[in-house]
Amino acid sequence: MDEQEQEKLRQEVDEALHGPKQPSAPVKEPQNSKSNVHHVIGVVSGKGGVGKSLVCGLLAVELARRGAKVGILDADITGPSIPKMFGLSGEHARAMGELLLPNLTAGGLKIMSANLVLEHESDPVLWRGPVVAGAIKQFWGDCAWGELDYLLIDMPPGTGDVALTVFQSLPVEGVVIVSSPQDLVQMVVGKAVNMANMMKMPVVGLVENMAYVTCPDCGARIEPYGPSRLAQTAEAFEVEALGQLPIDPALSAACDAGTLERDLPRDLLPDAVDAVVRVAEFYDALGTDLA
Ligand SMILES: Nc1ncnc2c1ncn2[C@@H]1O[C@H](COP(=O)(O)OP(=O)(O)OP(=O)(O)O)[C@@H](O)[C@H]1O
Repeated sequence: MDEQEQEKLRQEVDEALHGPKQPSAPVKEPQNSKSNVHHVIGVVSGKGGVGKSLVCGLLAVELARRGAKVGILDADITGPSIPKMFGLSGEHARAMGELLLPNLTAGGLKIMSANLVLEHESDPVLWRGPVVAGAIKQFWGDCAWGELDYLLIDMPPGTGDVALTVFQSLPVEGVVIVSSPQDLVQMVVGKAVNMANMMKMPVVGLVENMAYVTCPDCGARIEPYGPSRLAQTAEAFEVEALGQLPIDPALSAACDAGTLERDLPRDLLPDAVDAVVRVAEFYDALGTDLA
């Protein structure tokens, strides 16, 4: 057992005996001389597969359509899906001196992801937690992001140690939580909200993905998972409801084809985009711009 594993075990035993501790004050990695990132927003989910990456991509595209300079740090190291969604499959990040350069999408979004630094994008990432966390820190600290209004972080799914490290080491200003309407998800939303609260991280709000299907013949709204739980869940956890996305085969087709940026219908999740902008304006007004 190495030192880190011993420390983790010690903490687990300590917590089992004395209850969970408030995490220590975050040690934020500073920006490098080639980065001028003004706002960092995380997109999280309590569990995998609810469409977190899609919502992250959607927010990035919509913010860019409003004229912002946007990047995505794909912190979902073991299941990175952002490069494919933006047509960057098979591309590799280049270096500028000691720094990595993010790849540019057709529309000018800046992307950094494990898939852009692996030799083959289908290579499995068999890294232990601390190595994954180290890679994410490097994507922040050792990447030349240039001037960005928003850097969105596609967080690792779940509420494990990697997610905690991201919160502790990156200057995340708020998180958008993505859920889907199944019963179990309400519980996992609770985990995500609690994690954010423990880290003293503002929750921008809650997005419900895959909430309904529109019948292609008659336009009827069908709710395959039952009635929406968005309002109820948002109220239960005292967070803002930021809207719903339907299950739309055109969205998954655009993700698979790498054409999300071009084919994303306009004005999806306008409340979520507004809320992200409001959070940024709030920090601007406080004069705590990260850059
Ligand atoms: N509203 C939707 N309509 C159609 N397809 C969707 C929708 N949301 C997500 N998908 C599809 O579901 C799959 C999983 O989505 P996504 O990768 O965004 O989930 P995730 O929560 O980020 O997953 P993971 O936690 O494994 O990274 C993708 O193929 C995506 O295109």
